[in-house]
Amino acid sequence: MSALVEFDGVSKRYADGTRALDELKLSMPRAQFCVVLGPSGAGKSTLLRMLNGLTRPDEGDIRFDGVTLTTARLRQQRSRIGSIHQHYGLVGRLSVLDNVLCGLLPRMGLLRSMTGAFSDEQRRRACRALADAGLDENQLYRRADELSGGQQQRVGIARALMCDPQLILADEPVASLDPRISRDILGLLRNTVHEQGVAVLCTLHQVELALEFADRIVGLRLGRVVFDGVPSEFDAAAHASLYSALDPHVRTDPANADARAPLLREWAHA
Ligand SMILES: Nc1ncnc2c1ncn2[C@@H]1O[C@H](COP(=O)(O)OP(=O)(O)OP(=O)(O)O)[C@@H](O)[C@H]1O
Repeated sequence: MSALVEFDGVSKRYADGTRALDELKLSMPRAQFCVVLGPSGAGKSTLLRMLNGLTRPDEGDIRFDGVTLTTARLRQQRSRIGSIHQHYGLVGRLSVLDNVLCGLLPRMGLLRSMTGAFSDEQRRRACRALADAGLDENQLYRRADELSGGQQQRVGIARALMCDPQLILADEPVASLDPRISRDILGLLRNTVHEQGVAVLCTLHQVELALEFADRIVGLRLGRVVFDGVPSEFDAAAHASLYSALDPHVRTDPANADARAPLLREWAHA
């Protein structure tokens, strides 16, 4: 079976000359929780933005499910690629249920999406997606902007799953959440990968969370892959290849009681 996502020699230079991706090669299978680490400016967001069409490559080929992504195809693929965001991206004045139903819009015709005519079955599905994301029915009709950050991210995940995506892009999904809620959200994403077979491509700044939750870590620096392996292979040398001349944005959690924490603390304070 072909890879789900392939970047083949992809480069991106922004108008001001910044080279964000440099002949990047990366292949991602189905049903994998892949975390992209790297210092600020490494190209992580640019990589994800290429897959939802917000940025186009200057050179190279991006294939999704074996087919090259062109601008025209991106529109067709949109319903197969869900996204969740650091600031959740919900419509604050809409109810939780309506926000989740919005996840169906890429698959609906323009007229139906404009009239907002959702069937009973679609509403039932949205309720199931919310329950799977850990929200109970008392939350259904609350305004989205009344929820806590962690609850809002659960709504974001339920919304992303409404189209049965093959891939979810998660750009710093826990950057606005405290460590305990971050772990809940990453655990939910990991279960989604392993129970529903959805691939998740996720950027993080917290190395310790990548080590705890990822199936695979891809390390980016200056738009190139400098590490690609399972968390147990992410050793001090791999860390240094990403973060030497330590970047102030690298965050580790000194409170983490994980066995790797002493080493991480050493790196963080080097
Ligand atoms: N629209 C843009 N115009 C010019 N340069 C840009 C633009 N977007 C990103 N860049 C630059 O491209 C490089 C990669 O940016 P990108 O946002 O992909 O990095 P990142 O790894 O996601 O960083 P961070 O962790 O800080 O979000 C950076 O040098 C950034 O300043």
